[in-house]
Amino acid sequence: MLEQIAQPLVYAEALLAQFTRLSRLANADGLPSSLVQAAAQLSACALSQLYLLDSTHTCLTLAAEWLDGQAQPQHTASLPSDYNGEQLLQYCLCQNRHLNLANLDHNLHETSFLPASETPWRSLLCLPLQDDQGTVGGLLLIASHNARELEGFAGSLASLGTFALTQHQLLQRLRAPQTSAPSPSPASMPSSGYGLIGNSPSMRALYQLLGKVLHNPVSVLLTGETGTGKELVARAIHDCGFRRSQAFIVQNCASLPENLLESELFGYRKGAFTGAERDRKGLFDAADGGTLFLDEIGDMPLSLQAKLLRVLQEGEVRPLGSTATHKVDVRIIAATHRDLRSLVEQGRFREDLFYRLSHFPIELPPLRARDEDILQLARHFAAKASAFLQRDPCRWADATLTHLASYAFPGNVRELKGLVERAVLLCEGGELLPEHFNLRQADCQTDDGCMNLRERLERVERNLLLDCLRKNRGNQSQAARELGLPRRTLLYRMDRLNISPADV
Ligand SMILES: Nc1ncnc2c1ncn2[C@@H]1O[C@H](COP(=O)(O)OP(=O)(O)OP(=O)(O)O)[C@@H](O)[C@H]1O
Repeated sequence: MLEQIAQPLVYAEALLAQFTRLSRLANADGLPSSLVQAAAQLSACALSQLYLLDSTHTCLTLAAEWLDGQAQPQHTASLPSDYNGEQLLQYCLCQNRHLNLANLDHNLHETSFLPASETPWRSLLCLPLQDDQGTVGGLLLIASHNARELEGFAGSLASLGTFALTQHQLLQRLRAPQTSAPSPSPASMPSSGYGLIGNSPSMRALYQLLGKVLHNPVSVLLTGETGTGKELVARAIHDCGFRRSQAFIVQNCASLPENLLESELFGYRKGAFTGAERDRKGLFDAADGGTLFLDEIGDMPLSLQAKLLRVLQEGEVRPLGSTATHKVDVRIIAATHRDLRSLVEQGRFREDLFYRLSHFPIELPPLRARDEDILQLARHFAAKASAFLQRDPCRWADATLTHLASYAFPGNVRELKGLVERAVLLCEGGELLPEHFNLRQADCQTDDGCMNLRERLERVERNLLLDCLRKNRGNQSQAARELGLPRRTLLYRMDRLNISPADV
C-alpha cells in the first residue's frame, strides 16, 4: 500500500497516529474536520475536502474543508449527486473508483468545486469512501498547487477515510436516542428505506442490495410474486440514483402485441409500415439518460429479446424501417413474477439475455415472509388513504391490530393495501375496527400448519410489540406506557420474543 511513498516507515507511523487520534474522538461533529486535517497533513497537500452523501443518496454535501493549514467555515450548500457540472465527483461516486489527476493543466474535467485560489490547483486525488453498509457514503479529496503524483496516498487515505466515516455514523447513532423525538403521528410515520415501508430482516437485506446498485449502472432484474413491490423498487432505484433528474419510463411487455411493442420500444421511421406517416421516437429514446422499467419481461417475444440484448450490449437502438442505429444511454430495470430460468429451459426466453439481465438479481420477499411489516404497512396505507380523502388520520383499535397481525397474508402487499383502503372508506367514527376489514376468518387461523397455538400467539404478540416500539421510535419507556406494561416486563417480553433494538 505504501510502496509509492517516499519514506514509508515515517508515513506509516504518522498514519497510525492519525488512526489513533480519530478513534479517540467522542464527538461526531469533530470527525469530518479532523479527517480533512489528517489527509492534508499526511499528503502535504494544501487542500483536503470531505463530501458526504445523504441518506437518500441524492445530495452531496461538503462536510469539511482544510485549506492552507486551516479548517474552513462549514458550507451549508449541498450539491445534488446527479448534477451535471461536477463530472469528476460524480464519476468517483458512481463508479466507486478513485481518480488521480497528476497534472490538472491538461485536464478536461470541470473542477469548479475546488476553492478559488491565486495559484492554480495542479493535481488532485479523489477517493470514494464506503459507509458501514459497504456502499459509497462520501468522497475524500486532496489537491495540490504542484503537479504531483498523488496515487501513492490512495490506499491509505481511503482506509483512513472509510474508518472515519464509519466512526462518524456510529457516533451519530449513539447520540440519536438521547434527543427526545416526539412520538410520530401515523401520518408522519417515517418510511424505512428508499421510500419503501418495512423493517423486517428480509427488507433490510433488500435495502442493502439497493444501496449497491443506486450509483452503479448495472441492469437489475427484479423477481418476486405479483404485488410485492417490484415497480416501487424500480422507482426507488431511479429516484435515489444519479439518473433521478432524467425520465423514468415504464413499459409492460405483456400488455401489447409484438409489433406494437417493438415500435413502442424502438420507434420507427416514416413509411416503416402502413400508417407510419412520420418518424416516431421509441421509449429507449424517451428514457435516454434515465431508466426504462420493463415489467413482465418474461412475456417479451423472442424476436424482441434479441433486439433488447443488442441495446444492453452495444447501447444501440435501430428504429423500425431504419438501416442506421444510434446510441442511447438507458439503465434497464426488468421485472418478472415468472421463473425466467425455467422459461430459458423451455426455449421461451433467450439464455444470453437471461444472463445479461441477471447480473444483479433482486428477489422481493412475499408478505408472508415478513409478517412483522404488516402493521407498519397497514398504518402507512391508512395514513395515505386518509390524506387522499382529506380526512383526519384514523385511530387503530387494539382489537384491529391484533386481528391484522394474526391474519396470514399470502404474498401480496397490494392485497393489504386494498383491504386497508376499503377499511378507511368504511370507517366513520375515526377508529378502524376489525369489522372494517374483510379478512377471511379461515386465513386468520390456518396460517402455517406447522405452528401450534402458543407459537401463533407469540407471533401475534411479537408483531404488536414491534409495531408499538416502532411507533414510539424505539423508546421503550413510552412503548411500555402505551401498552400498559411495566418497562421491565416489556424488556423481558422483548427478550423472550427475540426482539432486538435493531429490529425496530
Ligand atoms: N414495501 C412497500 N412499501 C410501500 N408500499 C408498497 C411496498 N411494496 C408494495 N407496495 C405497494 O403495493 C402495491 C403493489 O406494488 P407494485 O405495483 O410495485 O408490485 P409489483 O410487484 O410490481 O406487482 P406486479 O407484479 O403485479 O406488477 C403498490 O401500490 C405499492 O405502492
